[in-house]
Amino acid sequence: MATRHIDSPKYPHVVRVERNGSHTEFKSKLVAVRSFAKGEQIVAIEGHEDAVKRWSSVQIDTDRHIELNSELVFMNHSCNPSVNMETETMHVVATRDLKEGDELTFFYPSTEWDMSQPFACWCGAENCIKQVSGAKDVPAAGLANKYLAPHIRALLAAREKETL
Ligand SMILES: C[S@@+](CC[C@H](N)C(=O)[O-])C[C@H]1O[C@@H](n2cnc3c(N)ncnc32)[C@H](O)[C@@H]1O
Repeated sequence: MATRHIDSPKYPHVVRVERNGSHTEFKSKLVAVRSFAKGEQIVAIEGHEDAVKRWSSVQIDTDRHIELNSELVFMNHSCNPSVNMETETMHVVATRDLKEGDELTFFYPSTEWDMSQPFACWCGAENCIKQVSGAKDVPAAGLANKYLAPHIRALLAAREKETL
């Protein structure tokens, strides 16, 4: 993985990066600098489109990935996420009321179909999927009651159709 260096914070009015551990441990995180109400749009999802998917990119359509190139790249995965990466509106949206200092996490398989760098999940949520490698590998129960981006829903439907 490349070193995670952000030139200057783009969204200091809403988030800050909390650096933890060495740069090879990937334990840093993104936290809210103020409170947000459930359903509130926290910040727009912006980035440059890149044909290549990486650990730092977000999938926004079946064949489109963007590099965030901002502190949003420090957002960790959780199986009980505090935000959704809503690709319909291209906004990060709070899934529950958040207060200053709360970690912003999203459910990576909600946008990623097949991740370039899978990992074992540390979130410890009751419904933890354990291995995070993209929606293609998550059993249906792990996706139940989750926000899923339209392209993930489309890919799941296409796969189901193939197996019929
Ligand atoms: C986009 S980065 C997120 C920020 C990262 N924590 C850092 O310090 O740079 C994604 C990487 O963070 C780590 N990560 C994120 N969420 C995780 C989780 N729930 N369990 C284990 N590792 C996680 C993995 O190494 C993953 O490839």
